[in-house]
Amino acid sequence: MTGTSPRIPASPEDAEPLAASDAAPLANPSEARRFDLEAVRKAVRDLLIGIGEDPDRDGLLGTPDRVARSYAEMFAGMTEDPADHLDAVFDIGHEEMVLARDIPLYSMCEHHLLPFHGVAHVGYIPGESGRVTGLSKLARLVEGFARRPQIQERLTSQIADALVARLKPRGAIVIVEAEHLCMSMRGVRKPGSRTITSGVRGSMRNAATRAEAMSLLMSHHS
Ligand SMILES: Nc1nc2c(ncn2[C@@H]2O[C@H](COP(=O)(O)OP(=O)(O)OP(=O)(O)O)[C@@H](O)[C@H]2O)c(=O)[nH]1
Ligand SMILES: [Zn+2]
Repeated sequence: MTGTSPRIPASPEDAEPLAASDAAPLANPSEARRFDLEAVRKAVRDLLIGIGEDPDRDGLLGTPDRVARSYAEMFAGMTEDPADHLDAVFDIGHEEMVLARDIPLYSMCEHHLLPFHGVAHVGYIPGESGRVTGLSKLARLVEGFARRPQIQERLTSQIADALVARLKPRGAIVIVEAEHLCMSMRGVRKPGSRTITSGVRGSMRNAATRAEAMSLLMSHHS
């Protein structure tokens, strides 16, 4: 990522309390899904034939299996409910903002199955009990939702909604900055263009609170 400041798109100024209804049901909850390695191997072999390659030439012999195994890793979020990582909570009575900045992010655009990558910033203000989660769990949450066929907007709101549902915070903010390879290496071919999406919930929608979060996020960019 280059060093320009993240900009947060405008969001409603009204600071409503964080009601339970703010916690939209999670899309893609953890239904038992199975990754079918053999089906993917076969599809990759067919893909190679489709582009005019010979899947039986030396260099490609192991490719369907390699791609299938790498897809199993890149789409590992399909077979979990990432919100479960937030079950590791500690009631430490901390009621101020917690912000994890620059969490590296790799996902796959669901339109082209090409990567988009960048960083996520995830923050929340603990609820009345001062309930916090382990810092690594915020990164695991991001990773779980990223490792699926995604669009950036849904990725952003799924992370925010999971925080709301599981931590019951007073507020939550998620900002994702990413470059989409479908816009860089093909199509409109605009390498370096980054897309910034935000999900702001509860008291984070309050202008002063959001300004505090943004100034913490931007301090390293100056
Ligand atoms: N909103 C949103 N759009 C995305 C995301 N990832 C890819 N896209 C866009 O999805 C759109 C798909 O457009 P289509 O016209 O159906 O596909 P296409 O012909 O391949 O489009 P081009 O990419 O413009 O060549 C493109 O505009 C992509 O830039 C994302 O995370 N969020
Ligand atoms: Zn795309």
